[in-house]
Amino acid sequence: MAVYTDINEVDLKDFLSQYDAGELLSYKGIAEGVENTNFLLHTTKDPLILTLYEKRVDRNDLPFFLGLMEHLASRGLTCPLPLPRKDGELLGELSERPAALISFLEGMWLRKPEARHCREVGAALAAMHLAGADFALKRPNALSLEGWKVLWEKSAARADEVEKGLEAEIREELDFLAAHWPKDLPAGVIHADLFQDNVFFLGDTLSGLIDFYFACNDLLAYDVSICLNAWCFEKTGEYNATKGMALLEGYRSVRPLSDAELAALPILARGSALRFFLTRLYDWLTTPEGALVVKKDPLEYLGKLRFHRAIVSPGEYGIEL
Ligand SMILES: Nc1ncnc2c1ncn2[C@@H]1O[C@H](COP(=O)(O)OP(=O)(O)O)[C@@H](O)[C@H]1O
Ligand SMILES: N[C@@H](CCOP(=O)(O)O)C(=O)O
Repeated sequence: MAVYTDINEVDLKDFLSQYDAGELLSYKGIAEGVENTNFLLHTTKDPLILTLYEKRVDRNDLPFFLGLMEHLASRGLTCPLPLPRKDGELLGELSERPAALISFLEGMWLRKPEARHCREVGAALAAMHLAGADFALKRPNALSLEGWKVLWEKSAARADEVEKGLEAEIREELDFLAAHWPKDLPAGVIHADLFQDNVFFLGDTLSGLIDFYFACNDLLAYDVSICLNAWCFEKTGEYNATKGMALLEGYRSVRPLSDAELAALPILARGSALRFFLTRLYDWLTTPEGALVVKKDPLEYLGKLRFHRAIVSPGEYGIEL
């Protein structure tokens, strides 16, 4: 459960009075999510999501995230739209946390997506990449090679508690990725966390993307690799090439992938698997028992990393080369 910060109706009404959001009818905490505290608000106007930004979000990044949502929505992408305050600011403060109101998006996220859903996700990711091309603000990816090293140094000493031999394996992996990471591929604004819980569907139709709080500037094909990892493996750990093919076809139907991007997919997928392995490992080792958040399994991503390490040709992802 991710409600890290509590609020009360008196402070909330005061906060809402700074917006043209109607009168508060009710609010409730949202259990899902990992990073921030979210509440669903019902008012005399439209329903809204109230997000309180927690300690892992740098306040200086908030104009990028909120500005990006505004920008993408203005380019026709369905994503939450931040509601400006009466003074025009997108960001306020509640319970001593930076806070924003964003529009409520209808839909649900899929626990058991099929290949046709993966196709839609691929197409939506490519549409986001195109829509973000002229976004003026920049945010380097804090969770790329340098950030991975920093995270790893915080967990390395205890890694073998999770699996014997892990310390040496991950050290070698980091060295390999640092030596071979691609540099000259097309870059732009990426979502960087487009997992199932961040994509809403109404029936079988994709209805919108949420949670832009890891968005940044990085290689576009790296974002594709994040989606391959998040959407195209079965719970048993096997890669599903039919889903992979569908996701990549969906993407390429909107934005073609160059030969160089396709050739780089195995290494990018190793990097993105490592990225989620490292954040999960850190949380696994540091989140106190009883904390109101569901810890995600780092070993799921270790398995994916090992799968990509064994890939000989990107054709194995289900791509028609
Ligand atoms: N704009 C929105 N519309 C509808 N539901 C939302 C919206 N934003 C967040 N949610 C709900 O809140 C949950 C957590 O949001 P998310 O942004 O993923 O949090 P976190 O950044 O903490 O992971 C989502 O799974 C969804 O149920
Ligand atoms: N998607 C990440 C964790 C971040 O969670 P989210 O709720 O912000 O999508 C993972 O699975 O490790």
